[in-house]
Amino acid sequence: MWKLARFAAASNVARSRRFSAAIPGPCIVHKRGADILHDPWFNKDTGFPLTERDRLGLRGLLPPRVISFEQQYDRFMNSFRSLENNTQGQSDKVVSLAKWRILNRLHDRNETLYYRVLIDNIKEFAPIIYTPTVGLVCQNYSGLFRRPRGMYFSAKDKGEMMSMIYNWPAHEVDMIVLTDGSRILGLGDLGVQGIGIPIGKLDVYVAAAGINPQRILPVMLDVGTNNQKLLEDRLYLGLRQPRLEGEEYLSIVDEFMEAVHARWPKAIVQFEDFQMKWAFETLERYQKRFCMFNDDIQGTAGVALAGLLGTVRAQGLPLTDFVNQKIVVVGAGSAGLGVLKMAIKAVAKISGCSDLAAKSQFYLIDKDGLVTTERNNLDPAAAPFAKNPRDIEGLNEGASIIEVVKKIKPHVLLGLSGVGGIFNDEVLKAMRESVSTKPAIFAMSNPTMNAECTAIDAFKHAGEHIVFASGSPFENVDLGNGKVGHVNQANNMYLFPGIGLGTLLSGAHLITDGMLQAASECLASYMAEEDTLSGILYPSVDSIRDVTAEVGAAVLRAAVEEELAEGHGDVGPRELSHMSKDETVEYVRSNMWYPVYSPLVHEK
Ligand SMILES: NC(=O)c1ccc[n+]([C@@H]2O[C@H](COP(=O)([O-])OP(=O)(O)OC[C@H]3O[C@@H](n4cnc5c(N)ncnc54)[C@H](O)[C@@H]3O)[C@@H](O)[C@H]2O)c1
Ligand SMILES: O=C(O)C[C@H](O)C(=O)O
Ligand SMILES: [Mg+2]
Repeated sequence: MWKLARFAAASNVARSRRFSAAIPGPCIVHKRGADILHDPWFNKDTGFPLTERDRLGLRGLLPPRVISFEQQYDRFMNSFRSLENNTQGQSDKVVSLAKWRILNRLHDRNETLYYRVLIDNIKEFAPIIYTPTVGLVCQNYSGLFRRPRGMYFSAKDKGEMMSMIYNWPAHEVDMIVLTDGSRILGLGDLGVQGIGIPIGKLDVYVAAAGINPQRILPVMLDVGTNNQKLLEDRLYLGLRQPRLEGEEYLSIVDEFMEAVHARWPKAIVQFEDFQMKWAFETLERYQKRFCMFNDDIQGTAGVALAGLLGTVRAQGLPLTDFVNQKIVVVGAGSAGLGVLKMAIKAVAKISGCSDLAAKSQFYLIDKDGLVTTERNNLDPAAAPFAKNPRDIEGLNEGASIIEVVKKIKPHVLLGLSGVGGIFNDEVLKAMRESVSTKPAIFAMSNPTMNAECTAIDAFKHAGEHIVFASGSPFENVDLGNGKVGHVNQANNMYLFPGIGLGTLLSGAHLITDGMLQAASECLASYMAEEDTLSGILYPSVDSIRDVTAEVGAAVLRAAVEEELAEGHGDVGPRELSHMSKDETVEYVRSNMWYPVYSPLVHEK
């Protein structure tokens, strides 16, 4: 029974076939006439068939000719290509924003067409709707603002959220991405302008996981900003006050979480781009109460761990050799500490030793250098990873990146610092002395200008045999003589869509470490041996739906194993538990929404 898809699902089918897919089921609409044309969820522009125009009171509101979905698609792509031609020679910023605008206008007008072009061209469009361009959009959001998207809850709404949540027009919401704008990528506090991140992440949810766009909700919690420039900007659209702190802050987040839970008890809330102290505090506070996770801590950790295991395979070594890898992590924030915690757990699991013993191969560096127990005012969150000076002969508290790399000769140098260029020529050259046959450099900070180094510099200075990964996309590097330096994108986008979809379909009311670990292990084993040996650790963004189906199934199965699965829709926990691995993947895949024009049926 569960094999019957609710929506037409198609993955790698030729495009021409996609447009002539089986007739989709009807979609109920409670509006008529011009209201439908102005609602991007239902609007088909000139694509409304004449019979539907009659049924919905649209006759005369559109030019008479009916244009097919395929023609509309081609017309949009042609406009996009002309924009590319017309902006040649202009600055990257101008071109990127122009591309974002044309996509955003389509998003505002016709979601079905928007998501179709996004899904079919995800590799090309991800850098526009997601990192790096989304960072630029957030920086300029107040000026770019035309139409609202998502919901805004501000410090001024205290006491009102339980009723405000009912202002959202959709009856059902599956997936919420929430930010307070306090640490947007590596760009710092952008206040209300950070709403661009939940919007971009949810676009990835639709594209990668096929979450129905009528059931997503981007949310901004505006508790003020400490960004002086924004506070002084006349056009700034957020609260012009310093950020709330302490209990005042937490009471706002509590109220929001309770309001969401009251209206949509099954909705999953992804916390995104919160400054470190609140990222950890809110995760601790809510993870056993609500169905939520923190993507920067937990999603990033899973993606990084998959990459670290990939670097072991890239050296032609068995995974058990992970316990011998020396790994330097630069950045002791929510992302860096999340990665360390998960990687140490993996070492402990593989070697059968304690977490304490598993720590010895990891080195943590923050803005004040190597973190040791001798640090004054050692951050409690970083304390478990601080080195005992006895164990780091030849290195002192606060040692610089270059000192650590020269001394340790690590297998992996991984950056989550948010500081562009700190893996400078000297650091990269020092990685030539790595004890690994394929030293790995992960410059994971976003957006592009905040990456710890560029791909070109990494291959130029650290050597052609390295494995390279970055958080934002870079082009593969031409090494001459027909050789190519492969660029991996180590971004949490490979995991969060599957974590969300797998959890949703499992019906679990919590997201556990076991479910997250299953997601990471699934990604780690996704690539074939010959790919990892040539330095390809992650799949192409083109196959993100396939990756998400596998990751989602792994998460779902972990929820079943932990007896947390309560089922979803008509599919109960018993049916879930009887599905084989392949059947689970197929079940997840068949529940992905795919954009086609459904016949609209009006109901009062
Ligand atoms: N690729 C991904 O999937 C991914 C996921 C999450 C975060 N990130 C990126 O990671 C970066 C950090 O995110 P976060 O949430 O951990 O931020 P954060 O603000 O919590 O932490 C930043 C850390 O970097 C350290 N740091 C600052 N300057 C430094 C320097 N000069 N040398 C060494 N360390 C320095 C700080 O001390 C702090 O420990 C951001 O750029 C973000 O975009 C990438
Ligand atoms: O947003 C991204 O591209 C990844 C990550 O969540 C980040 O904060 O940088
Ligand atoms: Mg993030």
